[in-house]
Amino acid sequence: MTERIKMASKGLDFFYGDFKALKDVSLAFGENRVTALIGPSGCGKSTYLRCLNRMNDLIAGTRVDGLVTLDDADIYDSDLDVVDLRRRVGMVFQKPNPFPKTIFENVAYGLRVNGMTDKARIAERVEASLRHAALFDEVKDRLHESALGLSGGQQQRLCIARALAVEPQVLLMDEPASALDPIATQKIEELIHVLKENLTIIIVTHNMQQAARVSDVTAFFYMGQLIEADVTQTMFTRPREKRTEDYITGRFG
Ligand SMILES: Nc1ncnc2c1ncn2[C@@H]1O[C@H](COP(=O)(O)OP(=O)(O)OP(=O)(O)O)[C@@H](O)[C@H]1O
Repeated sequence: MTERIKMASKGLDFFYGDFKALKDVSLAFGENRVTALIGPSGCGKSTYLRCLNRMNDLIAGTRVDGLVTLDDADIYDSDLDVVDLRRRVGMVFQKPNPFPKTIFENVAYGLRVNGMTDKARIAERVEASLRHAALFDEVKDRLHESALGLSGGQQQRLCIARALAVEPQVLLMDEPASALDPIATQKIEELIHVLKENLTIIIVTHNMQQAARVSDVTAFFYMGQLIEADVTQTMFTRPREKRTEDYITGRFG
């Protein structure tokens, strides 16, 4: 059975000024798959992730060459609505970054930005998103209290709920559990398993066990290049490239 490709990059180069941070990266993401991006610090994982929803556009002096597609359409097309792209390709960052607003308003925010005004519909979507992010039961009695009063793990699940509220098709996660304790990390990993039923997920992680646990496919980056990508189990047992093997067995990184 051939799987459907949800997103892909072809020959992607990325520059910060004169510095070429990504070199000719071609990678495809199967729909409803979790892909882990791994590699040593500074190899370009976060830069690559940010190319997938044009977050790098916000950094002055940067340039992209090559192609990135979502459902076969070029996301760098000059006619493309970037706000709509970021609705379809959501993002969760390393450090939980809730807005200094109530729990409810954090999740409602994106809905309002996208033009939803009906109060009942907003409340319905907020609850559904919090449930989807496995947070609702913990916060249902304090929806109108500040999000900053939540634990780090709860804040991260709130950020996931905020991303889910606008019904993305792809979720980019940049080391979403690296600031969390083991129990909060486990909750995020369990959540990833559930979310992939409806989403295509691309996750940057430094944690090899986490990559092995959560992902279907793993891609290894080194100095701005994609060295190899394969089914996670194969990558962790029989990688083709020596550099991949050295990295996953902890010989460098
Ligand atoms: N805003 C920026 N301006 C200039 N260079 C940058 C910028 N952001 C990243 N870089 C450089 O681009 C390269 C790739 O960085 P990137 O953050 O994508 O790597 P990474 O693999 O995600 O690293 P880490 O695992 O440490 O987060 C590095 O050499 C980094 O110094």
